[in-house]
Amino acid sequence: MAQEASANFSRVPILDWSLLSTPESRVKFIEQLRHALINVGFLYLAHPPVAREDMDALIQYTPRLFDLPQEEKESIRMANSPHFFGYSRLGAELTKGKTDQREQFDFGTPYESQWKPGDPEYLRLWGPAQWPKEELIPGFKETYLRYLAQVEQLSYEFIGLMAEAFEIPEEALAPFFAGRTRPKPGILQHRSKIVKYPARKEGESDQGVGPHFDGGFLTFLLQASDHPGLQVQNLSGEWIDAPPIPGTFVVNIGKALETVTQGLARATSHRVLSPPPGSTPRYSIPFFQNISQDICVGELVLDFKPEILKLKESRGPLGAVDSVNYGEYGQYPTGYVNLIGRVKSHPDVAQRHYPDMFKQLFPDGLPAQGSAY
Ligand SMILES: O=C(O)CCC(=O)C(=O)O
Ligand SMILES: [Fe+2]
Repeated sequence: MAQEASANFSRVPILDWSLLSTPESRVKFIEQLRHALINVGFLYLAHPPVAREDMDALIQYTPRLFDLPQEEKESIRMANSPHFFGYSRLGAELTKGKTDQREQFDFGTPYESQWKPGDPEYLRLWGPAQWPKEELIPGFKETYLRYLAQVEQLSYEFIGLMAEAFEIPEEALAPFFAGRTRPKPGILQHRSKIVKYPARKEGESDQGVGPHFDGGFLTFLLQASDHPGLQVQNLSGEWIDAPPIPGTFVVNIGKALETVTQGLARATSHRVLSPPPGSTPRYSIPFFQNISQDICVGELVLDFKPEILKLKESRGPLGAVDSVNYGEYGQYPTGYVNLIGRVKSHPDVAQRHYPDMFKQLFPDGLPAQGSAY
């Protein structure tokens, strides 16, 4: 049917935040948002409410971070951290059991750990990040934290706009954010990382990161170099390019948000292909919006008007998708689901800090590849 064909996509739509400045253009933004959330699960956000100078400064810092001396990078390696923050060398991470060709630093928004022995283990996932020494990369931490504070606020505003697009009150989302629609900084912890995808070597794997869904609610990705490589799987299962557009974020939906919206907001499978041989590296900086750790999203699924839910039908039959992760959101607290994701991606870190869970998920011990150290 014509309608089914038109819901599929061959490019990721671009939404302009400045449309929110007048009531008429706001209506247009909300309509475009509704379409993107339901049918695509990905969008570019142009003119976002984040200072362009902070975005650009962070992009400038990115290669310098990877050029730090190897001992400095290793001194903040992820294996030090029960919160899975810190440095992972190239080839340290697994997606769908296969090695990703990327080097990265995982950071988070500021958070003081509340965990004490006897509490559920997953509460230990949130805690302080590891930062490189200030004198080696002056101003980096301050710039990144200023950037993260703005993206965190944007992430809550964006959830408010989603509520508008789906015609539910924004307050319906408060239980996911510790009871507030716009929680204060420090109440929740969101993750962000800085990633380098080196050029593929002739004849080697081009898996920058394998096909996956993101967890949590929303991801805001800053593409920090001009390399293509990010691809998104459309409704019929084809891979569509999402190349960098300067000054924009790529926004996509995590599995937890898909679950609580009854699938109205789509979590879309995506991957990154490494740059071709001889190229300079690709860099990216994703921000992952989290929700309260003890929430079991399967018990808090939102209600929608039947005419809104019906909009899912415009997607038509869905093609096969290559991603399978984060299917556990319906059953367990989100913190536990996130811990499963971390353990599978970084088994060596898990072996050290979460030995019981490690044994459950890797009964035969550490896989040959894929150790952060
Ligand atoms: O680097 C990118 O462009 C995307 C990375 C990604 O999808 C992820 O880390 O979840
Ligand atoms: Fe992702």
